[in-house]
Amino acid sequence: YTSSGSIPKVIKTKVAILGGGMAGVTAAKTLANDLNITDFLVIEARHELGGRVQNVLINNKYSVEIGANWVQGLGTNPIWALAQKYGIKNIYSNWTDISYFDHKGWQGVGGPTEKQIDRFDGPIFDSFAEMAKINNATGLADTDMRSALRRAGWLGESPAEWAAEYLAFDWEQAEPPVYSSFYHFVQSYVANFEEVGNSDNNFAVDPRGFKQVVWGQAKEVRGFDKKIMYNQTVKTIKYSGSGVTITTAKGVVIEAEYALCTFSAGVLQHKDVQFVPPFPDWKASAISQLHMATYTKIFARFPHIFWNNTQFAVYTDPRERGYYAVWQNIDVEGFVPGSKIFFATLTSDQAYRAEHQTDKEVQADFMQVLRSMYGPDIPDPIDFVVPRWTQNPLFRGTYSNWGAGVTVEQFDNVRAPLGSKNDNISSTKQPGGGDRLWFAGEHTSRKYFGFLQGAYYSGLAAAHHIADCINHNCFESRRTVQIVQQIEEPPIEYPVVKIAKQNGRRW
Ligand SMILES: Cc1cc2nc3c(=O)[nH]c(=O)nc-3n(C[C@H](O)[C@H](O)[C@H](O)COP(=O)(O)OP(=O)(O)OC[C@H]3O[C@@H](n4cnc5c(N)ncnc54)[C@H](O)[C@@H]3O)c2cc1C
Repeated sequence: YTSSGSIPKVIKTKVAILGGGMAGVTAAKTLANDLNITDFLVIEARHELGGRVQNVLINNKYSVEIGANWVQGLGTNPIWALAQKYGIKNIYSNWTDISYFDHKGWQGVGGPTEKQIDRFDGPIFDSFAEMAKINNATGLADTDMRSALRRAGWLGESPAEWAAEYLAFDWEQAEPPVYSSFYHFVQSYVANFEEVGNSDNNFAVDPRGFKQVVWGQAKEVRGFDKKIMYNQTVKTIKYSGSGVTITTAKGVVIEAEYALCTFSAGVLQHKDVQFVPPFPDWKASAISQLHMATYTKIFARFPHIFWNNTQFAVYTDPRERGYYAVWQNIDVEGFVPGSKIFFATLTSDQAYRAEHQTDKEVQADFMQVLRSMYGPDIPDPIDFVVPRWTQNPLFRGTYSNWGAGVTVEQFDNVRAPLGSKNDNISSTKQPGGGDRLWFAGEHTSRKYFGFLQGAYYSGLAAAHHIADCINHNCFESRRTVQIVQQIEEPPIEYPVVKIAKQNGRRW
């Protein structure tokens, strides 16, 4: 399917997997290698697999990851197993190896920002789990994270506090506390870092790219290169109780008995793809409640190193929260030594602003901050890379985050399948019974949203559900879901979100 001119106009397949990222490729591998379903086709808009696991070569030599970079939480994290299986070069990322700066330069050892970090990472963070348990036991509703911080005694009013909470919170969630759910943050933290048995974060520095976690899985499927269509952008997805018809921008029509849509929450929200019929209200409203956050890494390669030999630098801006606050040094032994690459991360509003500036304007801001940190004499960069994830119609942001008050039922509505005659009946429809269009992707994972493991587990589970339907067991899906959930998502112990149900359906 990769050579031009040889694609038939109408293609029939049993399962169309829409998207060749972690979720889509995991589903393909599970169907083929575990469930004996080999009649499927993966449809991908880009020229390669990986989706949001993407690298670029700087100076044709140094691979940097513009998308996912860390295996977050090692232990039982399936991504850690894949990274080891495919020999992905990675190294322990020491999140405490930091130099602190502000607009007057180095803050010295034990300066104001470092003191606030110690407070945030210590007593404040430690109080979250207990607070969540109290909320749960007393039936208190979810709040936003800003309220939770206040309750823990953190007011976040000084520049040093802004920098500390940005590093500890926004730099992971890609959104500020006020946008984020307290419950889902705690739940996600427990799931990703505590339950897996090892909370370390390892940083991928493989010259072949971290995308090998996706490519490696595809290579395990016999004949995968015959089951993938690259450079085909899906434009419409028409679904009913008897199948799904997909049309691409190049006019290729794929008639599938079942389809799995793995496009990001941002793609679904922007309506880049037309669904026919449009989503029922219970699903449209759940999708609109997702946040598609943005985490933008801006890379610069310099003629020589002028920064400290720590893995990280934190900059405290006196005026603006989150303004070029976190910097990373990859010219460190075990990372990419000799690269002379230093990079900054912007999130949320700061990232949106940079996306709308020209590269030259971004570079001017970037250098102005660096000069206040390291002095006026530092050189300009030789190479400069500014990814624009929010503007990219294949992603529309970087990963999902959940706002306060979203219920577990709404999570489930995001991933609930469509196609049966009961689609428009909220809260009463049983799963299965004709469902043809299924959903997967990091944003459909209740516990691991935002992470590669969320995409992985969602692909695994969707493959099992679709196989059940193919094997005429669709009505058994609820039972199967419980089984799959044991593979997919270990049960949530706390905190369970105790809020009135809204359009509760399924699972
Ligand atoms: C900057 C950044 C940093 C991150 N950091 C980490 C990290 O350190 N650790 C971690 O675990 N996770 C991280 N993540 C999250 C992780 O990358 C995602 O959770 C995961 O890759 C999502 O996989 P997916 O299969 O759900 O979606 P995607 O990877 O988005 O896959 C969907 C696929 O669909 C394709 N597509 C979209 N629209 C169309 C269309 N119309 N037609 C055809 N194809 C289409 C896309 O090209 C893509 O290949 C990061 C993400 C980003 C962007």
